[in-house]
Amino acid sequence: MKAIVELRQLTKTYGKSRGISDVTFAIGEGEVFGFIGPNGAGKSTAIRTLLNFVFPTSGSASILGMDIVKDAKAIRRQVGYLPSEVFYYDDMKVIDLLKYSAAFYGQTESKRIVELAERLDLDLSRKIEDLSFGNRKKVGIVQALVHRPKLLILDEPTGGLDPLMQNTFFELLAEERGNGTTVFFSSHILSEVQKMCDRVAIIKEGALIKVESVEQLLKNNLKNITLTANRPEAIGLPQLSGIIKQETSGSHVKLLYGGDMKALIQGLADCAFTDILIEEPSLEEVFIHYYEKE
Ligand SMILES: Nc1ncnc2c1ncn2[C@@H]1O[C@H](COP(=O)(O)OP(=O)(O)OP(=O)(O)O)[C@@H](O)[C@H]1O
Repeated sequence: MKAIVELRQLTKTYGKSRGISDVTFAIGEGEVFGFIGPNGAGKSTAIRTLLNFVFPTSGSASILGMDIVKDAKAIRRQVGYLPSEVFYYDDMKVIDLLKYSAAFYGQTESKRIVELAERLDLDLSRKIEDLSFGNRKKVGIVQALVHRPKLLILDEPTGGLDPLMQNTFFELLAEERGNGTTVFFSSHILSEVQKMCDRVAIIKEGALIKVESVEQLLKNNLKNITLTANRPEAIGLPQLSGIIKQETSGSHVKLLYGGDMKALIQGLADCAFTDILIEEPSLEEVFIHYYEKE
């Protein structure tokens, strides 16, 4: 697998404050790769370091085979980047701003701008200062996609977009992926990561704790078990090491189980329940499990 993005022990500290520490992973060509972690975990720091907005403290990284520090200019011309917060010259019209940035990438015709703006329901004739946060985000999305980059780096891309627009945005991403574009996007919204990504990196307090395919993360043997009982307090659950979490609500006892299934079924045989439901946990539950464990 050809690596489009490669981080090697990448570290960035801000004085005494930690940003990211010793982060190593690679993203292959054509992958949609998610970067997940809660606020302050280090996602933006990693992205800003990769695009050379801040210098790495130690370690190195490359994008499209080029060094992120030495070749920063060339990299920026080939990458589509959507920052988590977009700032513009307020006085400009949307179309002028977009033409200006397309020209930076060597694009002189506005066909693609018009197409993308139509898809996103973005009024090109408005002034930037009159746009809502969500509409500014749309300007950022058009900017990131306008030159059909080989790599898209998106920092919390859906913030500010309403659910309909989020759908349109994900349709656009799927089309880009269909054209072979590699996508690296950070998010703390796990349902969108689950829907879009092939693999994810989970970051916690600046350090990488897991890089895994979404499929594998969901298959890691964790199950949600819901038992229905007339008297849940008297259900008589066995002591099993695989029971990670247990909570009772109404007539249900809910378990997060990560052990041998046969041991669970045997253990439950004598319990006083009337129904059982066994389900795959969501990525959110798997994620919380990792966060609590590591
Ligand atoms: N310019 C800066 N100066 C000092 N510390 C910073 C700076 N930028 C980020 N940090 C610190 O680095 C750590 C990682 O922050 P970062 O913004 O990268 O996290 P994040 O995962 O992107 O979070 P969010 O989802 O809130 O954007 C935090 O502890 C933050 O306080």
